[in-house]
Amino acid sequence: MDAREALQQLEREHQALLQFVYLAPVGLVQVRSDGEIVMVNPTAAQLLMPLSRDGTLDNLFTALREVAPDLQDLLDTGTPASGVVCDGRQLPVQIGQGTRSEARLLSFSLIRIDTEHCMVLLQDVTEQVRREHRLRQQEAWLGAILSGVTDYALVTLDPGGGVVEWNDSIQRISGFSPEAVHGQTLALFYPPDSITPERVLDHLREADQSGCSLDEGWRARADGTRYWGSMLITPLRPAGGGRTADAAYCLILRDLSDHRDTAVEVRQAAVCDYLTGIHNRRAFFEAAERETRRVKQRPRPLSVVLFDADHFKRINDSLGHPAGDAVLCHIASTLRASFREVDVVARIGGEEFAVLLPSTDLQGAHTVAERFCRKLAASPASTAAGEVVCTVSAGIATMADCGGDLNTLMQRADQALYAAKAAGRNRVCGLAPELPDESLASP
Ligand SMILES: Nc1nc2c(ncn2[C@@H]2O[C@H](COP(=O)(O)OP(=O)(O)OP(=O)(O)O)[C@@H](O)[C@H]2O)c(=O)[nH]1
Repeated sequence: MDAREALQQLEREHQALLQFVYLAPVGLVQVRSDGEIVMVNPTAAQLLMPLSRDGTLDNLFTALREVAPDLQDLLDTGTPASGVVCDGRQLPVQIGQGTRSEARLLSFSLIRIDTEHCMVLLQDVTEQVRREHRLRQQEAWLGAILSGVTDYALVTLDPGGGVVEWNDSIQRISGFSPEAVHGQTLALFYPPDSITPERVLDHLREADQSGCSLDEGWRARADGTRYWGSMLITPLRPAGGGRTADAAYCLILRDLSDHRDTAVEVRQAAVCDYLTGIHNRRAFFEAAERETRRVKQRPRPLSVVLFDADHFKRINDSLGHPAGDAVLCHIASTLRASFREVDVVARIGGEEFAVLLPSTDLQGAHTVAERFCRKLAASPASTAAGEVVCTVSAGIATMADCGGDLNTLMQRADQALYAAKAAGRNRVCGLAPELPDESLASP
């Protein structure tokens, strides 16, 4: 490369450097040691101009006199011949006037290049400082909550509902040691059989879609005892959206046993059958509609069994209404004891019961319904009029045959129940969609 080419190369590099200085998103100012501004890029001009009293930007020390009166002294005394004079000093400035005046925070760095020249870096760090402040405040609040709350347990869940982190209250509320909780899913806090793996994911999806998922009901402690609790799940979204790799949800578990106030009791009364204490018709259909929606969102088996007491009128007529009531209570408690906790067991009419079986296909429903019929027939009800043997007929239907329609599901179960009665009672019937008559009947 000859001298001319070298010069051209140098010129190009100089132009590139100038271009960088002008386009840089930070304010850059070249000043002489007396503060005279030699060069100022657009970002710096934008930040400094509102500080200028007379609308000119000739001298940096004059422009910053009110917010940093010591700058000149700082440069004059005790600074090295070259190097950093001050780094990231925060200058509170007031931009604008009157009601439109706004407090901003500038970060100011001064670097001495040689005895004559200095470079200044300026940045508006108002938002960044506010964010850091908010973050510190949130950390302080969270710290206070985590160490202060006694009747809440806070748990962090991974995207699959697995427990990642927890606060100390977990042991106090659930009785589970941290070691026992680690690696488990939130199903650990429910009584056995009262939540399916699909339902765990439903809660997480609901939290994603609606911002939170709240589930109130019976929870289980490590020693098997139960407590009435609430579980609130909210997604943890890092600033800027997206998801963190491991911590995806925050779960707040609360023991409401001491708060079983009227509101809770009223809520429970609204969903319970007054005679038998199991779910009532309204609760059954609310749960069935909820489950139908879930099935539509994420296909999975769902079945229903309708039970109807056999020749119940005879019991009433021969032994009296109170004995009939006792038999209904016996059927209800036997139902409750025979099905999983996640199954919704309800009395939906006088002597008619329904059980909703999430994640259960027709064959599974048939097996459990039949088992129940046998169990009931073998366990007489104790009534004031003596022991009474009672049986039920059952009709089963599954959602896979009903195109996701709850009415169709209930109608098919009803038809199957009718078939079971017609076939002699004390039996289970299911109607396969392609067959007009009873198919899964069992004597
Ligand atoms: N004790 C009592 N009886 C009830 C209650 N609700 C409905 N019943 C009675 O249940 C009986 C139902 O009779 P039916 O519908 O004829 O049916 P069934 O005698 O069970 O005969 P099948 O269903 O054909 O086997 C009626 O006598 C109702 O009065 C209740 O809460 N308590």
